[in-house]
Amino acid sequence: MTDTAKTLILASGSPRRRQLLAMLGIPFEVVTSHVDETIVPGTAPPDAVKQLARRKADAVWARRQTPEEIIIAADTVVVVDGRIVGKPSSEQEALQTLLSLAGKAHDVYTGICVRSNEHCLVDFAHTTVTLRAHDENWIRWYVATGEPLDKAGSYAIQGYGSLLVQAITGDYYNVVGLPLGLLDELMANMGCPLRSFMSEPRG
Ligand SMILES: Cc1cn([C@H]2C[C@H](O)[C@@H](COP(=O)(O)OP(=O)(O)OP(=O)(O)O)O2)c(=O)[nH]c1=O
Repeated sequence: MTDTAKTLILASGSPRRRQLLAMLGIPFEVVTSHVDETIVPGTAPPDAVKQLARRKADAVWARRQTPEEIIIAADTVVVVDGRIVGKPSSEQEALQTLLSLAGKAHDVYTGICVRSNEHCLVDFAHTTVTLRAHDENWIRWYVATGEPLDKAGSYAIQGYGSLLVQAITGDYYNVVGLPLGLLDELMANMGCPLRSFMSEPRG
């Protein structure tokens, strides 16, 4: 039951978001936003991720080809000790971030914005992740794999970073960068749940 009238656009350069949406077998196009991800200091994390998701969606919406497009954008941050941590700018910063996360709980927030001609819905998901107390040698090895470098909080729960995880409360897909259940809820509120884009049920 494909909704042929609408085209889904994922406003993201993140390979993880692409993989998660592709996992559902939904047809979509990718248009990257390239927005400035600076946030006013002191912004609360839920507001920060919602603002950034909206900024990404707006940038791609401004370049839309037809009024039938639905734009999906997201932004993920890690919050530790009250500090918002995005993607590291260097191996040194990744090392420092991972040392600050080791052996304790932190919060992961993803904001989602869904825009169509008629609607603009924004919401966020929150997950708490507790990391194991790996020592500095392990963390240095992990940074040297290169995996942390384009990830918020300098780890990938879906990769080697899985070895860091002790506990998780909340949506796993939120940590990977796209909370699919929340996305479906927003799409349903717009009258086009994700299943309306699926061509046929899979076994
Ligand atoms: C915490 C965590 C983050 N991430 C990733 C998801 C996002 O790609 C990235 C957070 O950075 P974002 O700025 O949210 O996204 P992005 O710059 O990669 O892509 P775009 O702005 O074009 O949408 O961190 C993981 O892949 N695994 C994890 O465990």
